[in-house]
Amino acid sequence: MTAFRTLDDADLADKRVLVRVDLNVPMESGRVTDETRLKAILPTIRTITDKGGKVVLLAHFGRPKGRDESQSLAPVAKALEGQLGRKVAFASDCVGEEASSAISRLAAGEVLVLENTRFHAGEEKNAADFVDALASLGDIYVNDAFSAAHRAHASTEGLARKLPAYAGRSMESELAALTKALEAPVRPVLAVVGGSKVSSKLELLGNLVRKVDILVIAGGMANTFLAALGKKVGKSLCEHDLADTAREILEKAKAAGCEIVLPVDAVVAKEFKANAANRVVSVDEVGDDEMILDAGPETVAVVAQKLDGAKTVVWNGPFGAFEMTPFDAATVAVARDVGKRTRAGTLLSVAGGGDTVAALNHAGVAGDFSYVSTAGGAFLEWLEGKALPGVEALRR
Ligand SMILES: Nc1ncnc2c1ncn2[C@@H]1O[C@H](COP(=O)(O)OP(=O)(O)OP(=O)(O)O)[C@@H](O)[C@H]1O
Ligand SMILES: O=C(O)[C@H](O)COP(=O)(O)O
Repeated sequence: MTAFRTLDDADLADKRVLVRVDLNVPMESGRVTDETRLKAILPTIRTITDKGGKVVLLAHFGRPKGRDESQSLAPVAKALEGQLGRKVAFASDCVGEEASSAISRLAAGEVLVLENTRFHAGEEKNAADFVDALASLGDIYVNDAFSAAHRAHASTEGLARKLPAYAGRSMESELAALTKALEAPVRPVLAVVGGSKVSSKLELLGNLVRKVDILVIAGGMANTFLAALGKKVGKSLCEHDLADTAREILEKAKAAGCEIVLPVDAVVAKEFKANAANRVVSVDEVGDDEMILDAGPETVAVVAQKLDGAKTVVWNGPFGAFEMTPFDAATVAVARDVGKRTRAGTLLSVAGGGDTVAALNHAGVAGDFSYVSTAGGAFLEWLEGKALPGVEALRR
């Protein structure tokens, strides 16, 4: 018996099925730029529609503080329609009259996306009245968002305790694949943690250094460490108030025997835009009016040298602002290097995260990795050995 009830255990015919999915996809100018997370949820949607259920999708997008039309899920619902090859309805609220009347118009086998759950403060607070409002809209709850399962929010945790709850297909396969690949990883294990979600991922590095042998800190995350070590990072993305936490992590790494690798050089620019005038400098030479937008070639060479000694790689977060040329160079170079080593059979590689997967697709190597997860923060917390609230709430 599996640890979770799955769609195979559910009677779905004519039921209103509230499905928590992750529609937090990379977007540019109102257009979805990477559809991996949309593709991942198709098996769950199709299973429910094939069994005559009514699919009501719940998801967040970005980190809005209250209602904010620039973070609407409407364009994502349109992109999902393209992937699914059938009509996807949209309701401009996820609770109340707007949502319930849209659901009442659904026939068996139809699909509806409800507006961004984070437009309501009750979502992130996991507030009982908001959970009740969501629960009143459905008969059954399915969680197919492994990548949001580290959040104890109303739509990821509260609802699972209120309605009969099941794991979706993507949730099931993510847990099975990550367990298979990383339960007993071949050492040395090298982790790369980069990207921009510095405050929400920084603290978990303190635990991660006990699980891995080498930790490469990259992207915006690295700037906070460089600043904590007294380097000038100019206008770079950096959380200066987390300097003490960064220094504590370096101490924990030392105690655990985990080697920390930080950038030695950087590509800096004065403007945050594609093809902005830029220069490669040592991390000691960043100007006050400049920002670090990528790691430099020497850093890429250092990472390659560390990869020579690694048997397993886990990766979340790009080395730079890879959406803008030429600041994609380090991410693309390391991605191709890891892909090549994986193909050659010298490395097992697991990568995850909305933008990380987009970066691997951009580099043309996602298919070369041993496993690519939709999850970033959730993947790292799972790797730390933490119980994920959204997963725990689904246990039988
Ligand atoms: N030096 C930098 N300055 C500014 N932005 C950066 C820098 N390095 C990386 N980024 C940005 O980091 C973002 C990705 O970070 P993030 O932590 O969200 O990764 P992710 O793979 O999406 O993980 P998750 O799924 O947890 O969100 C990209 O949009 C990229 O442009
Ligand atoms: O992109 C992600 O990692 C998930 O959608 C979670 O988003 P969050 O970090 O804003 O909770």
